Amino acid sequence: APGLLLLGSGSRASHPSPALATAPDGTPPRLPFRAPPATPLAAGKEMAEGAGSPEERSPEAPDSPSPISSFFSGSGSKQLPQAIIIGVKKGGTRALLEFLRVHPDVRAVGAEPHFFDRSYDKGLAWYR
Ligand SMILES: Nc1ncnc2c1ncn2[C@@H]1O[C@H](COP(=O)(O)OS(=O)(=O)O)[C@@H](OP(=O)(O)O)[C@H]1O
Repeated sequence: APGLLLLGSGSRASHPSPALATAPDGTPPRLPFRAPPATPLAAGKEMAEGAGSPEERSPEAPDSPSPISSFFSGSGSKQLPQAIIIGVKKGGTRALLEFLRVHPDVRAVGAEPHFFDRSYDKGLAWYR
């Protein structure tokens, strides 16, 4: 089933991370992302094809459970999202999420994971 994330908005959103700021010369931001050790069937495949079989997934355990992991823990399915909603505070992203969530083929996290602004350095193992 598709995943859907909401991030970067809502009452918990704070000031943007300095790492996300565009440089004065217009250079795009570079995030200090440290990917987990690569495996032949790492994130790229799962992002393109959805969840792999259990043996295809990285065996790495995140430092702490992510909101997404917690959300999917009941189904045993953890995968990267197929869609992400990005928005500013009071931008109405919550309303958009709730509208999309009505569709039976959409599964969405309950809480905003804030992966890109708060937990990016934890890597995809945490995000998934
Ligand atoms: N379709 C539509 N039309 C008019 N107004 C709308 C619509 N969708 C959301 N809203 C209002 O926009 C505000 C969004 O606040 P949110 O906190 O939910 O946004 S967000 O989750 O941080 O993106 C919030 O306003 P307040 O209720 O005044 O806080 C929503 O009520």
